[in-house]
Amino acid sequence: MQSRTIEVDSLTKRYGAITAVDDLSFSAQPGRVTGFLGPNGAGKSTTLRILVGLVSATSGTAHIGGASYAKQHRPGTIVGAHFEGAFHPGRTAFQHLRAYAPLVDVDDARCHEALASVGMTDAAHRRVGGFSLGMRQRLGLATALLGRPDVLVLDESANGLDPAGIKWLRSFLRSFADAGGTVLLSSHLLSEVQQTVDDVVVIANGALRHQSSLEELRALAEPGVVLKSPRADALADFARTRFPGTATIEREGQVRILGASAAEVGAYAFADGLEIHGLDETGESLEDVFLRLTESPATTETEVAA
Ligand SMILES: Nc1ncnc2c1ncn2[C@@H]1O[C@H](COP(=O)(O)OP(=O)(O)OP(=O)(O)O)[C@@H](O)[C@H]1O
Repeated sequence: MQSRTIEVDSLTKRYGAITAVDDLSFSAQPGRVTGFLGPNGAGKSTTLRILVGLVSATSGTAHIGGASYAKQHRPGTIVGAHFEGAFHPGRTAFQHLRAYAPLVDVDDARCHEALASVGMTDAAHRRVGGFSLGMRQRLGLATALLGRPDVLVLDESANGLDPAGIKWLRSFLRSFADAGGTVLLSSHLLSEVQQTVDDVVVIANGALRHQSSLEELRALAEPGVVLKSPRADALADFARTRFPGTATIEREGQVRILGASAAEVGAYAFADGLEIHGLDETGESLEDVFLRLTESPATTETEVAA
């Protein structure tokens, strides 16, 4: 397998007045599974479509291994892609792959091999119309794998998978990346792919909000404490005076304080004579961080790790 990096540089795509992708730059490395994350309408599909030559960019570049899709020699053998809804319901899984086989110059045996690699040998001659979402996702992956590509570009391939399906996808993509492959997997839900990805690229409104390893993203989660007291008024006073701007009253007798440890909050409560019935360290979840990044109005230097 050849080592090929995905490099998107100052990419912009406009549809009339709509800017779907806005001066976007990021990269996805071989040997890594990169999650391409953002809310609905963020510009993920458009970017992936530009990468595989289905849509042309207004400006900027989207390269795989140093060249655009159009400039690749036998591109179907370099990059395999899967987008939602690309199936004819009347075709069997095997017929579906066979329809794609000439594009990547492979024979029937390779179609069966691709089905086997996603665990679909038994379903080879069943019609796609009767497939569950999980089976469609597997067939999509088999389609992407058909030409034995070095790079996988997958649009929402984890969407709707049950926990067993997610586990399977994770181990499948892990092996692909461990063999030197590059994987770019889009999702609008970090929780759906957080077990699967090594790196994250977060976009919103077509623009980059964050790029780092998943571990670095995790480190952005603010610590926090949930504090409960039977004396709601005293608790509210305590939160206001001791933690101005970082405490929120979640309900009567319960406040959440961000950026503080249980030891710190407990010590202040003890000093102030506040009766406490609960003190839990529950900071921001990874999903909270993701939401914060996608909701914030603009990218800051500190959020964009190299
Ligand atoms: N062919 C098109 N013509 C006009 N506008 C488009 C076209 N394709 C996408 N858009 C717009 O570009 C923006 C980005 O869409 P895109 O599908 O790339 O986002 P996305 O992040 O993939 O969202 P989703 O998760 O909902 O698929 C949206 O505002 C969308 O309506």
